[in-house]
Order: sequence, then C-alpha cells, then structure tokens
Amino acid sequence: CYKKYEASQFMKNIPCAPGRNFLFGNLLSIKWGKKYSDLLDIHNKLLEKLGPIFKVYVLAYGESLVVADPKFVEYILSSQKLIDKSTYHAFLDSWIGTGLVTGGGAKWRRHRRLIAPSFHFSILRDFIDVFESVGDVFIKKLNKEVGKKSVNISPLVSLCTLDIICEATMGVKLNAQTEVSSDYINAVKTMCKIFISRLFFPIPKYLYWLTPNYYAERKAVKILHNYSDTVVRNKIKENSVVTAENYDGNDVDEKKKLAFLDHLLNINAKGEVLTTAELREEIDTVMFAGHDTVSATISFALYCLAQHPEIQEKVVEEQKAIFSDFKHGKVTLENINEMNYLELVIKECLRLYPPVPFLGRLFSEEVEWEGNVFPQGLNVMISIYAIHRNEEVFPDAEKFYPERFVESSKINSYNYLPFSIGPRNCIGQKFAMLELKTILSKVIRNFRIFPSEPNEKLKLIPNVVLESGNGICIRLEKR
Ligand code: HEM
Repeated sequence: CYKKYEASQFMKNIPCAPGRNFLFGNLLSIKWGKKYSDLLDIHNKLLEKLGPIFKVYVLAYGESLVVADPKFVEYILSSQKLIDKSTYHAFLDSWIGTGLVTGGGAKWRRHRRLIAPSFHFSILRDFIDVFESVGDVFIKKLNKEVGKKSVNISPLVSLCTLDIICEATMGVKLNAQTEVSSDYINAVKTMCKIFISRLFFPIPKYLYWLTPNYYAERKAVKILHNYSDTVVRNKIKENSVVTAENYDGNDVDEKKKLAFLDHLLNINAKGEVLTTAELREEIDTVMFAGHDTVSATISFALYCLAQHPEIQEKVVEEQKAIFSDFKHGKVTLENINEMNYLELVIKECLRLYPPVPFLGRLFSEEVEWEGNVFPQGLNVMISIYAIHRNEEVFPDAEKFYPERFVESSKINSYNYLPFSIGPRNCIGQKFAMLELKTILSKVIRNFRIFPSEPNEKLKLIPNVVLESGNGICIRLEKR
C-alpha cells in the first residue's frame, strides 16, 4: 500500500507533455494543434525539452510513460516479469487474439517455447526458395515501373512481402502481386487503418459499437479469420495432422513439413498440443508481424540506396563478387552469408527507420528503478526511434552511414534494438534478415536506383509500422 502511495507521488514529479486538457489529456495539443505527420517531430521536441523519461496523458488510457533512457530500457526489456504488452495492443485482439505479439503471462510463455524451434536456421533455409520465386514476380512488376520519374515503392513492396509471408506461413500462394485486388488484402489494410485510428481517437470500449469502424472491423475480421481458418482446417485434413481435439500420441513425419503452419502442427505430434483456435491465432499473428515490418525496411533501404549512389555502388560491387551470373544468379544461404556490406546497409536502415519505432509495455506490478517507484498498470512507450538517434552513440546520427556498424560489437544492445531485445524480442529476426537480403540482392542486381524527380523527401509517420506520409519514392533504370 505504501509502495502504491510512493508510486503515485513519484509520478507527479515526472515531467509531463504540455497542454493537458481535463477531457482529452494531451491529445488536443499533440493531435489537433499539429498535423498527424508531425507526431515524431513533436515527440523529439518533447524529449529534448523534458528529458528521456516523460509522461503523456490520454483520457481513455490515463498516464503513459515515454522512455528513451537506455538504462531504464535495459531494465524493462531484460526483465522476465515485465513482459505484458500495453493496453493499446488490445485493439488488435479481434484479429490476432492473444497470439505471440499481443499475448502475455503463462499462455505467451508456453507458446513462445513451443513456437521458437520453428524459427530455427535449419528450417528457415527452406524459405529462401519462397523469397526467390516471389522475388522473381516482384522484379517483373518493377520492370513495368522503369523510366517513370517517380515510383512510390511502398505499395509494390508491401504486396511482395504479403505474398512471401502468406506462402511461408500457410503454404498458400496469395498472388497479391498479380491479382488486381483481394478481399484478404483489403481486410488487412482495413484492420491496420482501424488500429491507428483507434490509437489516436481512443473511444471507450462501450461506445465503440456506435462507430462505423466497429462494423468495418467486424467485416474485415470475418474475412481474415475465414481465410486462415480454412487454411488451418484444410492442412489438418490434408496431413491428417493432430490437434488438441484429436491427438492420439503418434508422431508425424517431419520431412514433409514446409510452411510454419506445418511446423506448428508438428508440435502437436510431440504431445504439447495447440488447439485449432490457437493455431489460427498464431498464423494470423505471424501474418501481421512479418509483413509490413519487412516491407517498410525494403522500401526505406531502396530509398537510402537511391539517395547514396556511392553506397549503392559498394553494394553492387559486393554482389558482383558473389554472383557469377550477376542478374539471374540464385540466392542461397551460402551466398547470403557473404553479403556483408548489404548487411551493414540493412542495419543502418533499421537504425534510422526502425519499422517498430515504439515498443508498448504495461507494468504488471510496481516497478522500482534507481530508487524510484513506478505504479502498477502504467503504460510505457519505449522510443526505439529516439534511442537510435542518440548522438553520443551514433555521431552524426541523421547521416546514413552503414560503416558505423563495421564494429557493431562495440554498440551496446540497448542502444540499437530494431528487433527489440530480451524475452519478447522478435522471433522472426533471422527470417527477416534472409528475406531482406534476398529481395534487396535481386532488386539491386536488376536495377539502378535513383532519387525520384523531383527528389521527394521522406515525411516519417508512426503508423502500424514506420511509414512515409508522402510515400517512399524512387526512380528505376534497368541494369
Ligand atoms: C525487419 C523486420 C522486422 C522487424 C524490424 C521486427 C521487429 C519486431 C519487434 C521490435 C518486436 C517486439 C515488439 C515488442 O516487444 O513490442 C517483434 C516481435 C515479433 N515479431 Fe518481428 N520484426 C520483423 C520481422 C518479423 C517477421 C518476418 C516475423 C515472422 C516471420 C516476425 C514475427 C514477430 C513475432 C511473432 C513477434 C512477437 C514475439 C513475442 O512477443 O514473443 N517479425 N518484431
């Protein structure tokens, strides 16, 4: 009880974003006073003015802490107890339920332990074929953009990564790149839009059903669940694979397995069973987590290469040394491991443009740190975006300079964390790196990349992932 009192007193002393309104908290000054696209700027200015730990207030959520202090971040992220996600994550529940990204507590621990082996390197190797074949379609699509003065690359890349994650996860070809439109893709887009709108226009749960979003969300979720449910049920039927409902203790042949779903089904054969609903939840989760994040990174990396011809040239030289058939050579695990300079480029891109710019946590208990007590139930936003721009760690931080990662072992993990760190780090990190290298290698070997005409600068906005409000525009020429 005393801790509770101490925590509430301590919170009073934490600097607060200005313009607090009794009804809307800081939202009015943050949201209405400025354009949505200014949000990261505002956040930077608040950090400068208030320091690396400050609070913002939004009526529907109460006080939230924004943290960019690497020491406190280390304390939070390395904790085995502070693993619960912020209340905002609940806006994704209707779609991805309490799968790995949003779940917490004992269920998350069990699922993480069961699913982690499916992301082992030996399994990921098989997915390079998927990256290759979907990448070939992507190159064909890009061929159609050659000669245009400005191409917003984001939507094209997004369809490519959606095709990849769908095939890798469910073993199903979505053909998002070749089909004009699909209900599934539209439903994914709708859900992402609604998530953001609910985040910034927090309407209390009991009033939400009065809004048009409620009905759009219900329709979209039905489409998304029908899709993954059908795939899961068909797989179970096809493979006669066991689930919690029909498990009889017999093993399933591992060699036949290809997609993540197959690997998850195989878990059931080992006696630790996931129900059909849990399987669907995890499939939807990987579809959500593994699509836009990679898409954003590829798009930003192409933009950076367009803006820095000398860096692009170094990437090309490395690719020339690796591939005897420069344009059509196939990517393999072996040659991916030789793409060292490309890896530096990707790392620098993830530093400047972290797809997940903020990590949300909910303190499930009172937290004592450096003699201060933070209250239980506090929402915390860890600003990866700000941590990655710390001049003391990354001199000339706004500069795109891949060489700064040559001695990456010297960079403390809590100063550079695009995939987060600790128990809730990104389970798909290795998968993502393989996919990023494969697709970027293919693009760079087929096209020269230039800035768009006129040279459109990025206007960063923190949507579901980091995006650019005016698109990510480049110009392509055939090599
Ligand atoms: C460049 C690409 C990617 C980036 C930057 C990224 C980043 C992240 C980050 C920062 C987290 C932690 C979120 C948090 O703590 O709140 C996370 C979690 C997660 N990511 Fe990724 N991710 C990427 C790609 C992928 C891919 C390709 C997959 C799947 C194939 C994936 C699956 C997941 C899952 C399932 C989690 C939740 C892990 C857990 O809490 O146990 N991610 N990712």
